Amino acid sequence: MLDVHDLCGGYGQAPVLHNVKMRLGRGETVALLGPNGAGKSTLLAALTATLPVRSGRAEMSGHDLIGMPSHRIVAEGLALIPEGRHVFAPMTVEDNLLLGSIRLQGRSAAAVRSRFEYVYDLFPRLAERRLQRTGTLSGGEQQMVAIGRALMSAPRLLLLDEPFMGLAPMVVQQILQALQVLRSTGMTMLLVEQKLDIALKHSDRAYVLVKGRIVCTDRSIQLAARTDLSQLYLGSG
Ligand SMILES: Nc1ncnc2c1ncn2[C@@H]1O[C@H](COP(=O)(O)OP(=O)(O)OP(=O)(O)O)[C@@H](O)[C@H]1O
Repeated sequence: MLDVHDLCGGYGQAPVLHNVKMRLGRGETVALLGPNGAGKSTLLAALTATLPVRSGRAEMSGHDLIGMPSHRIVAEGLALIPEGRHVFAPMTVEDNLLLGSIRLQGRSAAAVRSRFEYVYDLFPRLAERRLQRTGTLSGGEQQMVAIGRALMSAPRLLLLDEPFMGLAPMVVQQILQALQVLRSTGMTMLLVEQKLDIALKHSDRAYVLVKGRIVCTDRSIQLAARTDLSQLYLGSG
């Protein structure tokens, strides 16, 4: 589904990503782990046209995403759920979701309606609150809006940037259940996370990024059993 080759990029003169290589197979949930400042969000920015890439490629179903404008990246079937959610607080839940349906523009109203139904089935809480201003929702509900908005574009690949950040354990479980449903229906997901336990428990494979370099990759079950993982994670392995 996604094949990242030797990606290098950064901000101004400062390099952040160094020859990043990563593969996601269709239907896989892959975790991208790494400490604060490792470059995880920067990698997502490189894949979604918000960071100029110095070199390398990122092919999705054979098309290079690097250099593509963001609307074409969405049309390829990639959707980002950004860190911090970035929902539009004064707008209703329904209007926030509608913004995500841009890829469906030009299709029938029925196609958009069926996406709303899909999102509301996954998150019944959003259906109950569809006319509420998003800024008045709880943090967990806002995260549901952010995920729902991404799903409105009928993506094939979801990039989730720390979707559990700042959420209470019960809400984390609700979000995990929704991700489990997506996983069981064959969605491909890249789950960016700092917390090893949650990410390794809910992914098939994982990459560890430290100081902009992939230092380790394996099946999540194997990584979870490694005793040197924390050391690696801190960049001292
Ligand atoms: N807009 C920016 N301009 C300059 N440097 C930046 C910018 N955004 C991030 N950086 C730097 O790039 C490096 C990687 O940051 P990034 O946010 O990608 O890390 P991260 O792994 O996502 O961290 P976290 O888990 O804390 O979100 C850091 O050194 C950071 O200071």
